[in-house]
Amino acid sequence: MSIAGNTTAPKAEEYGGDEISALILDPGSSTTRAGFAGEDTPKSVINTNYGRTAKTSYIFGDESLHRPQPGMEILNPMAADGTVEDWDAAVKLWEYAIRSRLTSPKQSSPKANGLNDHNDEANGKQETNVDAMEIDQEADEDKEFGLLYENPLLITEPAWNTPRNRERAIQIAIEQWDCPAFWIAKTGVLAAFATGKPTALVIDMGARSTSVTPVHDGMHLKKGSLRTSLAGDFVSSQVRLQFNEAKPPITITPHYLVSSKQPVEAGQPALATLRPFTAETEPHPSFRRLQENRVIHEFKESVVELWNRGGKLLGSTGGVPNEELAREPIRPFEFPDGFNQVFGVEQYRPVEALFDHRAALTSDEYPPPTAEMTITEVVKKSVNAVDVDLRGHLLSNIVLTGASSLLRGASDRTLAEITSAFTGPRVRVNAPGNLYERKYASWIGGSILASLGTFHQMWISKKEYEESGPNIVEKRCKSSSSQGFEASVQYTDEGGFFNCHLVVDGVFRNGASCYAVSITFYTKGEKLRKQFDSIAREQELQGASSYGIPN
Ligand SMILES: Nc1ncnc2c1ncn2[C@@H]1O[C@H](COP(=O)(O)OP(=O)(O)OP(=O)(O)O)[C@@H](O)[C@H]1O
Repeated sequence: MSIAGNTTAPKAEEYGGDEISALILDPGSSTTRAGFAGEDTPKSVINTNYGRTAKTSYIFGDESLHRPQPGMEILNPMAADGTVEDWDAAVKLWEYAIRSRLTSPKQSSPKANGLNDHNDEANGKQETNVDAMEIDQEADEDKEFGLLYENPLLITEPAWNTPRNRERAIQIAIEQWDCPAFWIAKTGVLAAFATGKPTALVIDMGARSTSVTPVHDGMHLKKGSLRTSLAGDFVSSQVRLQFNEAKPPITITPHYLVSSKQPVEAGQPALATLRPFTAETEPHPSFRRLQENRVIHEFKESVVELWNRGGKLLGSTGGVPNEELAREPIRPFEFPDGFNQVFGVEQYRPVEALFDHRAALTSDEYPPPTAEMTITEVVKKSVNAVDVDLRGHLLSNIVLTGASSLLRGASDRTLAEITSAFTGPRVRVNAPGNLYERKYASWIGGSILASLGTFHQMWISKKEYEESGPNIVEKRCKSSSSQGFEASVQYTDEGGFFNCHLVVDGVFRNGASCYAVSITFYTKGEKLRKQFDSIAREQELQGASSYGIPN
């Protein structure tokens, strides 16, 4: 991995030293993952949705979130593209994710320690104490210590994150949480890193976005980094529409509404007793929707599958014949109220539009997707946006991650689609077999990266932040590098020779020309550092490639 973007290495005491583990925070729109560098999986995986009632502003954690409370509304701090929209809520959620499952820098009340979540007897109270944490009271204590005063923080971001958001993140980490050091890294790059591939095309199928990120030598190629909203939430909406269009329509009665049920034959109406709610006790409609989505999620896990018997489900001549579909295996599914049914072609329909927009079910609420939004088209556009020499390499190193890639048949269908879209190069899809590696690839990449000894020189220390301000994050954690390279050179200064290291970052290749936007010299000895911004050095750099400048 290139270390482009670095200046001088912070001293051990500036980033907390080798004994202190960095904290890795990977915020997604469905779940928020947090844990310590060097560990295999995030210890803290928290639902990103949160609840709000007239009495409590923030209700976090699955246990409380799924318990109906009068007027409880469900909100999410992330925007439709997976970047942070509501910073106040996001920060409270992240603090909860860190405090509730991870070691606190100070002894906190067992009530506020998520490790005791299920120990109601010992706590002597319901779990509400934990989930609706008394954040304001804790915040006062944090003013004294800082939430992460010992731990450097590595936070992940989507490729399309804005500079303003990145600055906000470092501000929160250093000013609010008192972190000794900070770094922000692209989810795609980290996922490639987790699978040990410095060069890869990462397809991350999440909840609100499927992103495609070309990664070369550990750096994301901005031009080819794209997203589509055809992801897990889209599939959930397709399942919902399919239930609505069934004859008779299938009504989802979520678990919290069912007080008892009796077994019924497949396809027969449910025989369930429902819990009564009045206008005073009823939660907000968004609560019911969240609970319905949980049922849909179970349906996606156990029934939905991508069509993998050749071609598209609909086909150009009207689709796979009914007789052929009738031979396909069927899958049963029981709803929380006991209604149950077997599903044949309905297994394939709600997910087909990920690759074939014509297959989408639509309504006023869910307008039809366009052809350009399908995963195949986004991959094509991404690959065609990068240097022609690199395309084959990327296609033979496709990494499939994100929890929605766990949809049955997702990796086979992805392989088939991309293979037919690119006839020349060999296409290979690497989808980690381990569930956690698939779901938490970006977090795991961050965990590996931040525990490498060589990464220590990357941290932006608190001291550097205080000297330069929040926009140091733009200078150091480059948001748009296409190809960086580095070399050791001799630099002459006032008659003497110094061995120093040259890092060229942000080299944009345009045919045979190269343009450098930033060059930094640095040594580990005496202070010797010069930075030139926005200079074009076509002559010197022509023909240079990674590590291509001779010593
Ligand atoms: N086993 C599974 N089968 C099918 N879908 C699944 C499975 N597990 C999780 N999902 C779906 O994956 C989505 C969540 O994916 P993921 O956790 O990667 O998203 P995220 O990173 O939080 O969100 P985003 O990438 O949009 O910011 C949800 O839509 C969920 O229903």
